[in-house]
Amino acid sequence: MIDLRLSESELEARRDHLVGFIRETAEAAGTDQAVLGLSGGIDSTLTAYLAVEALGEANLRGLVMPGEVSREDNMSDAEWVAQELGIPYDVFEINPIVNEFLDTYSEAEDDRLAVGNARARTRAVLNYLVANHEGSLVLGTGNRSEALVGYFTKYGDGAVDCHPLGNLYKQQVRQLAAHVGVPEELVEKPATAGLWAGQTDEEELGIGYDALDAILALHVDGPLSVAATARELDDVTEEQVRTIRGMVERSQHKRRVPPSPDPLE
Ligand SMILES: Nc1ncnc2c1ncn2[C@@H]1O[C@H](COP(=O)(O)OP(=O)(O)OC[C@H]2O[C@@H]([n+]3cccc(C(=O)O)c3)[C@H](O)[C@@H]2O)[C@@H](O)[C@H]1O
Ligand SMILES: Nc1ncnc2c1ncn2[C@@H]1O[C@H](COP(=O)(O)OP(=O)(O)OP(=O)(O)O)[C@@H](O)[C@H]1O
Ligand SMILES: [Mg+2]
Repeated sequence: MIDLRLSESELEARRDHLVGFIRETAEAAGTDQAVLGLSGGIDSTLTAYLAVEALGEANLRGLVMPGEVSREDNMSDAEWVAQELGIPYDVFEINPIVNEFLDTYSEAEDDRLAVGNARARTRAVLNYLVANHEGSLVLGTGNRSEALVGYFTKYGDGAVDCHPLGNLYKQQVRQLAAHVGVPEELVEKPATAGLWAGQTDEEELGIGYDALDAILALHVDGPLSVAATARELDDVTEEQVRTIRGMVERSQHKRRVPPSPDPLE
């Protein structure tokens, strides 16, 4: 089994690197302010911890955006993160906004995925409303595992100005979070997109993050063939490696600028 764990010195180097990345990205955009959605999950929690180191607590704004299916414990964890870090934050209820969309186009109201994605896109609109008004950047929270398999909503949680965690696999996000002092119960909490009741990443993806990360590291980012990857990983089949590879290929459109036709000859 490939070991993706980072040593203490590697974690410290990553921390410095990502803090520097946030600071330089803001500077290059002519600001020292940023906003991000706080969900109580580990990706937004770690991003907030790093952003406070980069910009200072007064320059970061958290948006806690409960919807109809948000779990109360996650929303109270999100508020705890803002309070613990001492960052200003707002609580914006998205339900009335999403309901307006569904009143306008009621055909979609029983479509779990379409409604869930509308929740993520509503949060993106609110992030940019604040960013435009305050002259701040929208910090993304996506990690490499989600980005590669396309496990995010296009123009929803994917609609951001930078991805500080974009080169960390999910298990490395948890490791770095523990390293910077995020409490263990937040580090260990199961990942959920929170787009519909009971949703968890690992159930929807059909694979655990440790196995997913290993397949991505060996086969997608690394040089091993499908067969060699399955041989290397206990409990991973060739079929699973092909499934993940298919997800990576089918989601390419989410990682690219939308195409336009070439100019006429
Ligand atoms: N080949 C192609 N070239 C260009 N565009 C293409 C395309 N195929 C689809 N599309 C477009 O993309 C749309 C589908 O993409 P999208 O709207 O994103 O929808 P989709 O990928 O179907 O759903 C989003 C997935 O991400 C998960 N998610 C969302 C948010 C947060 C998290 C989390 O981890 O917290 C996870 C969610 O649970 C779900 O599994 C299509 O409706 C179409 O407009
Ligand atoms: N209820 C919410 N309030 C504010 N922001 C949210 C909410 N739900 C999702 N988001 C935003 O969407 C991002 C993507 O969600 P995602 O679930 O991938 O990350 P996470 O919740 O931080 O971590 P995890 O994947 O472990 O649940 C979040 O990091 C956060 O910025
Ligand atoms: Mg989440």
